[in-house]
Amino acid sequence: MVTAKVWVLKKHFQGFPKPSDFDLKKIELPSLQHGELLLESVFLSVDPYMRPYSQRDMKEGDVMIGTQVARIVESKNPAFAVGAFVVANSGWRSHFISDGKGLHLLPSSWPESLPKSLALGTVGMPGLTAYFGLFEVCKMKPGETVLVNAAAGAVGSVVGQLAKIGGCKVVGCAGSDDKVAYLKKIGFDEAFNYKTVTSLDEALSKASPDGYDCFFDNVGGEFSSIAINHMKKHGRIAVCGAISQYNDSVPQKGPYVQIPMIFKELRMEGFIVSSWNNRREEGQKALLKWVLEGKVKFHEQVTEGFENMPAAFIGMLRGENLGKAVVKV
Ligand SMILES: NC(=O)C1=CN([C@@H]2O[C@H](COP(=O)(O)OP(=O)(O)OC[C@H]3O[C@@H](n4cnc5c(N)ncnc54)[C@H](OP(=O)(O)O)[C@@H]3O)[C@@H](O)[C@H]2O)C=CC1
Ligand SMILES: CCCCC/C=C\CC(=O)/C=C/C=C/C=C\[C@@H](O)CCCC(=O)O
Repeated sequence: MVTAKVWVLKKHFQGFPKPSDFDLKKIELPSLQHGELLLESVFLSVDPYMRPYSQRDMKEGDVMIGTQVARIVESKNPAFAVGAFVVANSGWRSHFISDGKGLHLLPSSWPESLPKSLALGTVGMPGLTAYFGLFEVCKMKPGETVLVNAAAGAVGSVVGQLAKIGGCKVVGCAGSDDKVAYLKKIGFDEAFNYKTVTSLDEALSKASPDGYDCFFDNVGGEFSSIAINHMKKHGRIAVCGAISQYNDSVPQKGPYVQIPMIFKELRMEGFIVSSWNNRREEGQKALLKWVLEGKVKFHEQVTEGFENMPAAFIGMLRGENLGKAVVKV
């Protein structure tokens, strides 16, 4: 019998999640039935979506939602060999049993030299978000100017680099000087610390006096209400996330955006990366190629230890991560 450790949502979050909102439990796993496999989590992802989705999809006592890279340790399923690695969507668990449904084997072309945790970040859901958000929602064109916020994060850092590959000028913002330095290191044309600029308006004008053709919005709130006024005519806004709102007990009331939307004839489109699940392989193949060619750099914020999952999650929401936040078991 294998004893699994799991993190459950003890209490729904009020504002920023607190360690006391979580409970660490142990579950005895049964022996495998025909067609089942036993897996151990090797890396687990902590993502912003978990904060709003927990409110929408979970009840107190549920195992926290999330994805992991897991190794197959026992198999009674001929499609999955012991020792293989998969991306699973099984929540905050150290070990779990699966019938194979919803498991994604890591591409066979995955080189040993590349951390498998990238399957949770640059070459996984966040990277795919950048890929499809830019190519299918922003529909960026060479020579255009792209703005991205939370730019030093899992999604934003890929957005900026893909936009450079696409021949665009790229402006990014992040919440620390170290993150701004990282953005310039990975090729952003302009980058600023939104927490320390005296005026966001001036910072956006200075970074691109002619304005922006594409705005890849990860943050929402006040930033977006200001940034929309810097869009060029016929600009496109990809509404990817609104992390400035997730931890607010009372949602902020932002100023109306309809006026610039009309005068500038803007297109603003929300999207969820799962809408392109049928093109996951295409995106992963392209991202893996760019990473191996060195055209897309990556940085991971690795927290050691399953017991530190809540801390890693809260830290990411508070901006303590540079690049993709993952937990190494
Ligand atoms: N639509 C979709 O399918 C998907 C949407 N998303 C969304 O993309 C966004 C980025 O996700 P991801 O890259 O995984 O996360 P990140 O790795 O970027 O981590 C979150 C970052 O958000 C920034 N942040 C936190 N609070 C605020 C705030 N109040 N104002 C401004 N910035 C803040 C912090 O960076 P900083 O130092 O810059 O403040 C923090 O590091 C999120 O909104 C997420 O919900 C992600 C995946 C899929
Ligand atoms: C309930 C209000 C939601 C407001 C918007 C919140 C978040 C946007 C966001 O971050 C969306 C994330 C989408 C993630 C998609 C897939 C994951 O659920 C699991 C990924 C599993 C995988 O395929 O690797």
